Amino acid sequence: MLRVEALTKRYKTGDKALTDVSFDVPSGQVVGLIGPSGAGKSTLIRCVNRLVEPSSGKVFLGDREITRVGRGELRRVRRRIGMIFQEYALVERLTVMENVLSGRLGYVPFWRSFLRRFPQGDVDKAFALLDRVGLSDHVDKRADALSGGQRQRVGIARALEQDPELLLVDEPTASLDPKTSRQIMRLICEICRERGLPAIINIHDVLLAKMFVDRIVGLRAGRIVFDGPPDALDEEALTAIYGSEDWNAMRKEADETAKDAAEAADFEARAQAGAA
Ligand SMILES: Nc1ncnc2c1ncn2[C@@H]1O[C@H](COP(=O)(O)OP(=O)(O)OP(=O)(O)O)[C@@H](O)[C@H]1O
Repeated sequence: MLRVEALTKRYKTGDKALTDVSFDVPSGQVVGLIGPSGAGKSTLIRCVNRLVEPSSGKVFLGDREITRVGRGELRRVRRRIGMIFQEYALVERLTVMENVLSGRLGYVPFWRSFLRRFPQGDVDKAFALLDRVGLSDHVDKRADALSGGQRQRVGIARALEQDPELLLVDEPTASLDPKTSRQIMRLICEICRERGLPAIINIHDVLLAKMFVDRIVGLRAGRIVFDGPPDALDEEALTAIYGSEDWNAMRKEADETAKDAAEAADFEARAQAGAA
């Protein structure tokens, strides 16, 4: 369980990126973090793993206060926070298996990782995870031979290989096509529920978030202006988050995407009927 209490961040430039942000994420719950550009989403995620030092407030993972630990302990705490990135952050010339095993680097002694000798238990776990994310046939492939969706599956398996207590996910589908995006979101959310993992997903695509996450937190100008189930994210809530102009532009874009998808499906159906 993650607990964020009255988190405030003011950058040295004077920009106040977060103001008095508080929320809990219980085990197994996936929170979609939404909000316009500059709302503070990345700052919030970075304050949780302390890549950015909060100006005030507290973050707890279980009963450990992340915001209080010293350097050595911080390294240990970070091992238990799995990160999944927009651009996957894989080592391109290494195999799928090696990329997944790199999730153990914080745990194994340097010489073992240097010689690429991981304990059998770590290797067994990596095989099981690769099976879970649907990549058992690609274990020995190099990362640079994979599609975007497959790369993100490796990213998911690598984060899980760390035995995380929390997942922080930054725009996991921003580089993927709509169908693959849905598959990846479904996979992340299913795995979190299976393992009782709390997760925060920073996500631009509101419709995609609504489809899969358990709860939505909406930020605007560094403050939480919405916190509730996806069904409660109505027009009023979206206007509170994005302002009326922004939301109307987004809705127009979503309508056009839906129209494109319907036209493509129609075209495909007609092509198939013609071929039959
Ligand atoms: N390193 C920094 N130094 C100074 N100000 C910063 C820094 N990083 C972010 N900010 C400011 O903090 C505010 C929140 O930025 P943040 O990147 O957290 O927003 P965001 O919601 O993640 O935006 P986006 O969706 O565009 O990534 C913005 O006003 C931004 O200009």
